[in-house]
Amino acid sequence: MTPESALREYVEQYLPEDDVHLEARARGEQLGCVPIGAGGGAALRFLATALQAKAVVEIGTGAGTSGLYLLSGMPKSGVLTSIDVAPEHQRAAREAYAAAGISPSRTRLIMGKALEVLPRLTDAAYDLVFVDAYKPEYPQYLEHGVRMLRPGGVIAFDNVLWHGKVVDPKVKDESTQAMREIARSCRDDPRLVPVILPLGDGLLVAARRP
Ligand SMILES: C[S@@+](CC[C@H](N)C(=O)[O-])C[C@H]1O[C@@H](n2cnc3c(N)ncnc32)[C@H](O)[C@@H]1O
Repeated sequence: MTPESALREYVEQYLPEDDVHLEARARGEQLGCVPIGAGGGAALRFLATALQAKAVVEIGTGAGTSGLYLLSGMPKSGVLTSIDVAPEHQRAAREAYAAAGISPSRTRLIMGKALEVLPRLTDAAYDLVFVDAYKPEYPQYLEHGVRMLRPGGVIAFDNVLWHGKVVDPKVKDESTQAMREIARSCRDDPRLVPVILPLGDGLLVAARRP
Protein backbone atom coordinates (compact mmCIF):
# COMPACT_ATOMS: atom_id res chain seq x y z
CA MET A 1 0.00 0.00 0.00
CA THR A 2 1.38 3.45 -0.91
CA PRO A 3 1.36 6.22 1.74
CA GLU A 4 -1.31 7.97 -0.36
CA SER A 5 -3.63 4.96 -0.46
CA ALA A 6 -3.07 4.34 3.28
CA LEU A 7 -4.15 7.93 3.97
CA ARG A 8 -7.22 7.55 1.76
CA GLU A 9 -8.18 4.38 3.59
CA TYR A 10 -7.70 6.16 6.93
CA VAL A 11 -10.11 8.91 5.83
CA GLU A 12 -12.71 6.53 4.33
CA GLN A 13 -12.67 4.26 7.39
CA TYR A 14 -12.71 7.05 9.97
CA LEU A 15 -16.42 6.47 10.64
CA PRO A 16 -17.14 2.73 10.33
CA GLU A 17 -20.51 1.76 8.83
CA ASP A 18 -23.10 -0.25 10.75
CA ASP A 19 -24.70 -3.46 9.46
CA VAL A 20 -27.63 -1.65 7.79
CA HIS A 21 -25.24 0.55 5.77
CA LEU A 22 -23.02 -2.42 4.90
CA GLU A 23 -26.05 -4.42 3.74
CA ALA A 24 -27.32 -1.54 1.54
CA ARG A 25 -23.82 -1.07 0.13
CA ALA A 26 -23.54 -4.79 -0.72
CA ARG A 27 -26.99 -4.75 -2.36
CA GLY A 28 -26.05 -1.64 -4.39
CA GLU A 29 -22.89 -3.31 -5.62
CA GLN A 30 -24.86 -6.45 -6.52
CA LEU A 31 -27.39 -4.38 -8.51
CA GLY A 32 -24.65 -2.37 -10.24
CA CYS A 33 -25.65 1.00 -8.77
CA VAL A 34 -22.35 1.97 -7.17
CA PRO A 35 -22.99 3.43 -3.68
CA ILE A 36 -21.29 6.56 -2.43
CA GLY A 37 -18.17 5.82 -0.35
CA ALA A 38 -18.18 6.02 3.44
CA GLY A 39 -16.29 9.35 3.40
CA GLY A 40 -18.71 10.99 0.96
CA GLY A 41 -21.65 9.52 2.87
CA ALA A 42 -20.35 11.00 6.12
CA ALA A 43 -20.05 14.38 4.37
CA LEU A 44 -23.71 14.15 3.29
CA ARG A 45 -24.78 13.34 6.85
CA PHE A 46 -22.68 16.27 8.10
CA LEU A 47 -24.30 18.65 5.60
CA ALA A 48 -27.83 17.46 6.42
CA THR A 49 -27.09 18.01 10.13
CA ALA A 50 -25.40 21.41 9.74
CA LEU A 51 -28.20 22.69 7.49
CA GLN A 52 -30.90 21.09 9.68
CA ALA A 53 -32.19 19.95 6.32
CA LYS A 54 -35.91 19.23 6.47
CA ALA A 55 -36.37 18.98 2.71
CA VAL A 56 -33.76 17.12 0.66
CA VAL A 57 -33.76 15.98 -2.97
CA GLU A 58 -31.61 13.09 -4.10
CA ILE A 59 -31.10 12.41 -7.81
CA GLY A 60 -30.09 8.74 -8.02
CA THR A 61 -31.55 6.67 -5.17
CA GLY A 62 -29.55 3.52 -5.93
CA ALA A 63 -30.00 0.88 -3.25
CA GLY A 64 -30.25 3.50 -0.52
CA THR A 65 -26.74 4.02 0.86
CA SER A 66 -26.63 7.79 0.32
CA GLY A 67 -30.26 8.09 1.48
CA LEU A 68 -29.40 6.39 4.78
CA TYR A 69 -26.64 8.93 5.37
CA LEU A 70 -28.85 11.88 4.46
CA LEU A 71 -31.78 10.71 6.59
CA SER A 72 -29.54 10.09 9.61
CA GLY A 73 -28.41 13.73 9.52
CA MET A 74 -31.83 15.27 8.87
CA PRO A 75 -34.20 16.13 11.72
CA LYS A 76 -36.90 13.52 12.41
CA SER A 77 -39.48 15.72 10.66
CA GLY A 78 -37.35 15.86 7.50
CA VAL A 79 -38.44 14.31 4.21
CA LEU A 80 -36.11 12.88 1.57
CA THR A 81 -37.43 13.08 -2.01
CA SER A 82 -35.42 10.63 -4.09
CA ILE A 83 -35.58 10.04 -7.84
CA ASP A 84 -34.45 6.95 -9.74
CA VAL A 85 -35.31 5.43 -13.07
CA ALA A 86 -34.88 1.82 -11.86
CA PRO A 87 -37.74 0.31 -9.79
CA GLU A 88 -35.56 -2.53 -8.46
CA HIS A 89 -33.08 -0.01 -7.06
CA GLN A 90 -35.83 1.90 -5.29
CA ARG A 91 -37.25 -1.38 -3.94
CA ALA A 92 -33.86 -2.16 -2.40
CA ALA A 93 -33.61 1.38 -1.00
CA ARG A 94 -37.05 1.05 0.60
CA GLU A 95 -35.89 -2.15 2.29
CA ALA A 96 -32.72 -0.42 3.54
CA TYR A 97 -34.72 2.49 5.02
CA ALA A 98 -37.08 0.02 6.74
CA ALA A 99 -34.11 -1.92 8.15
CA ALA A 100 -32.82 1.36 9.61
CA GLY A 101 -36.19 1.97 11.29
CA ILE A 102 -37.01 4.99 9.12
CA SER A 103 -40.71 5.74 8.88
CA PRO A 104 -42.06 5.52 5.29
CA SER A 105 -43.54 9.00 5.81
CA ARG A 106 -39.98 10.41 5.73
CA THR A 107 -39.24 9.25 2.19
CA ARG A 108 -40.88 10.15 -1.10
CA LEU A 109 -39.49 7.90 -3.80
CA ILE A 110 -40.27 9.02 -7.33
CA MET A 111 -39.59 6.59 -10.14
CA GLY A 112 -38.72 8.19 -13.44
CA LYS A 113 -36.04 9.88 -15.51
CA ALA A 114 -34.54 12.74 -13.54
CA LEU A 115 -34.96 15.29 -16.32
CA GLU A 116 -38.67 14.47 -16.55
CA VAL A 117 -39.25 14.56 -12.77
CA LEU A 118 -37.15 17.59 -11.76
CA PRO A 119 -39.28 20.24 -13.54
CA ARG A 120 -42.17 19.20 -11.24
CA LEU A 121 -40.23 19.99 -8.04
CA THR A 122 -40.81 23.38 -6.40
CA ASP A 123 -38.48 26.39 -6.67
CA ALA A 124 -36.47 27.50 -3.59
CA ALA A 125 -38.06 24.78 -1.43
CA TYR A 126 -35.13 22.49 -0.59
CA ASP A 127 -32.25 22.73 1.88
CA LEU A 128 -30.00 20.19 0.19
CA VAL A 129 -29.83 18.57 -3.25
CA PHE A 130 -27.61 15.53 -3.81
CA VAL A 131 -26.74 14.49 -7.37
CA ASP A 132 -25.62 10.93 -8.18
CA ALA A 133 -27.43 9.73 -11.33
CA TYR A 134 -26.55 9.82 -15.06
CA LYS A 135 -23.20 11.62 -15.34
CA PRO A 136 -23.64 13.29 -18.78
CA GLU A 137 -26.78 14.99 -17.40
CA TYR A 138 -25.02 16.59 -14.41
CA PRO A 139 -24.93 20.07 -16.04
CA GLN A 140 -28.72 19.96 -16.43
CA TYR A 141 -29.17 18.69 -12.86
CA LEU A 142 -27.17 21.74 -11.74
CA GLU A 143 -29.67 24.13 -13.30
CA HIS A 144 -32.63 22.40 -11.66
CA GLY A 145 -30.76 22.01 -8.38
CA VAL A 146 -29.93 25.72 -8.05
CA ARG A 147 -33.53 26.61 -8.91
CA MET A 148 -34.84 24.25 -6.20
CA LEU A 149 -32.44 25.37 -3.43
CA ARG A 150 -33.45 27.87 -0.79
CA PRO A 151 -30.91 30.68 -0.24
CA GLY A 152 -28.13 29.19 1.91
CA GLY A 153 -28.97 25.68 0.69
CA VAL A 154 -26.31 23.31 -0.67
CA ILE A 155 -25.99 21.20 -3.80
CA ALA A 156 -23.58 18.22 -3.78
CA PHE A 157 -22.32 16.19 -6.76
CA ASP A 158 -20.67 12.79 -6.36
CA ASN A 159 -17.95 11.43 -8.67
CA VAL A 160 -16.54 14.78 -9.81
CA LEU A 161 -13.02 13.28 -9.98
CA TRP A 162 -14.40 10.45 -12.13
CA HIS A 163 -11.74 7.91 -11.16
CA GLY A 164 -9.00 10.45 -11.85
CA LYS A 165 -10.01 10.90 -15.51
CA VAL A 166 -10.83 14.61 -15.09
CA VAL A 167 -7.11 15.47 -14.94
CA ASP A 168 -6.08 13.36 -17.93
CA PRO A 169 -6.34 15.62 -21.00
CA LYS A 170 -6.40 12.54 -23.28
CA VAL A 171 -9.77 11.46 -21.83
CA LYS A 172 -12.65 13.15 -23.62
CA ASP A 173 -15.65 10.87 -23.13
CA GLU A 174 -19.06 12.35 -22.34
CA SER A 175 -19.06 11.59 -18.60
CA THR A 176 -15.56 12.96 -18.03
CA GLN A 177 -16.37 16.11 -19.97
CA ALA A 178 -19.55 16.54 -17.92
CA MET A 179 -17.56 16.27 -14.65
CA ARG A 180 -15.13 18.94 -15.88
CA GLU A 181 -18.01 21.14 -16.99
CA ILE A 182 -19.81 20.88 -13.67
CA ALA A 183 -16.67 21.91 -11.77
CA ARG A 184 -16.20 24.92 -14.07
CA SER A 185 -19.87 25.92 -13.98
CA CYS A 186 -20.04 25.82 -10.17
CA ARG A 187 -16.82 27.87 -9.93
CA ASP A 188 -18.05 30.48 -12.42
CA ASP A 189 -21.62 30.79 -11.14
CA PRO A 190 -21.95 33.97 -9.04
CA ARG A 191 -24.90 32.39 -7.18
CA LEU A 192 -22.68 29.62 -5.75
CA VAL A 193 -19.81 29.16 -3.29
CA PRO A 194 -18.21 25.81 -4.25
CA VAL A 195 -15.48 23.50 -2.96
CA ILE A 196 -14.30 20.08 -4.13
CA LEU A 197 -13.91 17.64 -1.24
CA PRO A 198 -11.47 14.89 -2.31
CA LEU A 199 -13.45 12.16 -0.53
CA GLY A 200 -13.93 8.87 -2.37
CA ASP A 201 -14.43 9.71 -6.05
CA GLY A 202 -14.75 13.42 -5.27
CA LEU A 203 -17.71 15.32 -3.81
CA LEU A 204 -18.27 18.84 -5.11
CA VAL A 205 -20.40 20.88 -2.72
CA ALA A 206 -21.69 24.39 -3.45
CA ALA A 207 -23.73 26.66 -1.23
CA ARG A 208 -26.32 28.97 -2.76
CA ARG A 209 -25.53 32.51 -1.66
CA PRO A 210 -28.27 34.01 0.55
C1 LIG B 1 -24.47 5.62 -8.69
S1 LIG B 1 -26.10 5.04 -8.52
C2 LIG B 1 -26.72 5.91 -7.11
C3 LIG B 1 -26.14 5.41 -5.83
C4 LIG B 1 -26.78 6.01 -4.59
N1 LIG B 1 -26.79 7.46 -4.62
C5 LIG B 1 -26.07 5.50 -3.37
O1 LIG B 1 -25.10 6.16 -2.91
O2 LIG B 1 -26.44 4.43 -2.88
C6 LIG B 1 -26.90 5.88 -9.84
C7 LIG B 1 -28.40 5.67 -9.88
O3 LIG B 1 -28.93 6.59 -10.83
C8 LIG B 1 -29.99 5.96 -11.52
N2 LIG B 1 -30.15 6.64 -12.81
C9 LIG B 1 -29.39 6.54 -13.93
N3 LIG B 1 -29.83 7.35 -14.89
C10 LIG B 1 -30.90 8.01 -14.36
C11 LIG B 1 -31.78 8.99 -14.86
N4 LIG B 1 -31.65 9.49 -16.11
N5 LIG B 1 -32.77 9.44 -14.07
C12 LIG B 1 -32.90 8.96 -12.81
N6 LIG B 1 -32.09 8.03 -12.28
C13 LIG B 1 -31.11 7.55 -13.04
C14 LIG B 1 -29.58 4.50 -11.62
O4 LIG B 1 -30.71 3.66 -11.78
C15 LIG B 1 -28.84 4.28 -10.31
O5 LIG B 1 -29.68 3.72 -9.33
